[in-house]
Amino acid sequence: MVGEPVNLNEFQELAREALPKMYYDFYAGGAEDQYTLEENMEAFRRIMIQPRILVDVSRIDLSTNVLGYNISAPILIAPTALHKLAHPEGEVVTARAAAACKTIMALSFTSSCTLEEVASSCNAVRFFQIYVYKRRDLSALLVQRAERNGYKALVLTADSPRVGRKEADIKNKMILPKLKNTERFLSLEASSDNGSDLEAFTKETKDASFWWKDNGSNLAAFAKETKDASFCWKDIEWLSTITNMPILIKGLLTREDAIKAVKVGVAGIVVSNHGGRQLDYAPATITVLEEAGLSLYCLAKERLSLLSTQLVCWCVRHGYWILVADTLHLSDFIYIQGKLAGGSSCWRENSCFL
Ligand SMILES: Cc1cc2nc3c(=O)[nH]c(=O)nc-3n(C[C@H](O)[C@H](O)[C@H](O)COP(=O)(O)O)c2cc1C
Repeated sequence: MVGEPVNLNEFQELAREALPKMYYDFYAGGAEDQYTLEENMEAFRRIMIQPRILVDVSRIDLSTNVLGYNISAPILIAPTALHKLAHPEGEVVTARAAAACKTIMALSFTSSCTLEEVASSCNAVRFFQIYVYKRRDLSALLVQRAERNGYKALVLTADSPRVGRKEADIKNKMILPKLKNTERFLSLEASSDNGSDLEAFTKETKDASFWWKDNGSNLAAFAKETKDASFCWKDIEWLSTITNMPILIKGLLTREDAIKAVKVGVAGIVVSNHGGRQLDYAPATITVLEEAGLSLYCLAKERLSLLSTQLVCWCVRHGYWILVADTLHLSDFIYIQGKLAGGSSCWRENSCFL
């Protein structure tokens, strides 16, 4: 490539040239046929921008607020595993970048650096992402460490009871490097009273690592050995008893799950298909964002039984804000649809009243 990269595609090309194939494939690959991975990108390509002209853009402010933290734009750093496969300093430099851009970094459970190293590297606002171990006590220790080290929210990734079948990782016999957070965790634990349990856990993990090597990617095997695949909605209550951090649920894709998330009282949701790395043939995240997000809006207004999500999505797609009035009947919908189709002076700019 000639000159400095100027867009993400060029960065990706550089990464392909610079990284060992096993690591490049780990970062870039999706699950199974990679249909969802491709669809994630295609769906964005299908979204066209309808520009409005002669608007004063001499001062543009994209800043927003997430869970009370002001950030420069509605762009956060998602939790992504193993940054040291690509950079010797790993997540520590990612966190510095987050601080420089005035945004929030969600540190992956599967980070190359410990959560303490990242915490002490800069003053970025940090969230901590977790998967829950079969050994709940170990998960609780991790959560407490995150809280002690100033992480501001807990992101529970809920779409990965099993790791997606990433065929490139299997072919490459991708070996999971030692997880620093767990390593430290184990040694901390070892100094406490129930050391024997820990020895057993460490042995379990070591035994597992022995057969991983003969069975392709060790990532899936590690996850199968350690993660609690039985973790479900009722367990959110347990999670909220072990932390004061707000909890976000990451990895939901449907209106139904968004509503459940509100009902169990979490502080937020992250609509996500895990970058196509988990369940292949799940829909592109951007295509379900409206459905999942708006159902929350409707729920907040206690109008779920009456509001048609599709209609609401339609309104939003066409630039209308929705205000929910006290009464609503089917005839109102028909009326509203007619108005939306024909345009009418009864609409205030960008508003429709249901
Ligand atoms: C290399 C890589 C590693 C990732 N590791 C994690 C992880 O450890 N934990 C997690 O919750 N998500 C992980 N993700 C998923 C991202 O957080 C994010 O969901 C995804 O890149 C974007 O897809 P979405 O828009 O559907 O969320 C990873 C993604 C990539 C590309």
